[in-house]
Amino acid sequence: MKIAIGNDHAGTEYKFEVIKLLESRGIAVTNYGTNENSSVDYPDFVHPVAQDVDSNKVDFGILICGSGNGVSMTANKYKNVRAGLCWTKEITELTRLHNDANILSIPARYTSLQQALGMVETFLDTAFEGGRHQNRVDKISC
Ligand SMILES: O=C(CO)[C@H](O)[C@H](O)[C@H](O)COP(=O)(O)O
Repeated sequence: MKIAIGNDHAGTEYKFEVIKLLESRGIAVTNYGTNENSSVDYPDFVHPVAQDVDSNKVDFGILICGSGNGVSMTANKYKNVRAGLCWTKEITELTRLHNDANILSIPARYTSLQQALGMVETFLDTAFEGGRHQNRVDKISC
């Protein structure tokens, strides 16, 4: 499995912990940064992740910022991207089960690190349910 990850300065600390988790599961990770705590513009670090997911260069993406909104808004501009903004494991499970999300957006300033890592595991361990949900997912892309 291959995953691309990106974040702004609000997500740097969590990003490094998420990479440790992913690598412990034998997942190949492409880290598009930022790797610093100094202020940056989140779109600069979302676009490469979204492009990789959109082109099927990777299986999934993970994006981290303060609220999760900015990275989600940016990533969802891409036709084949379905970025789910999640703040609990239950919501994360649903965005995979029902929406076939291929990017997990994490609000680092509003979730604990433990929650965030649990969400990553849930995201990776939950398969899309298909069925009635496939018709809906197919209608997302204009
Ligand atoms: O895009 C966002 C807001 O929806 C993210 O939360 C950013 O991390 C946030 O805007 C950064 O804010 P800062 O005051 O520049 O650290």
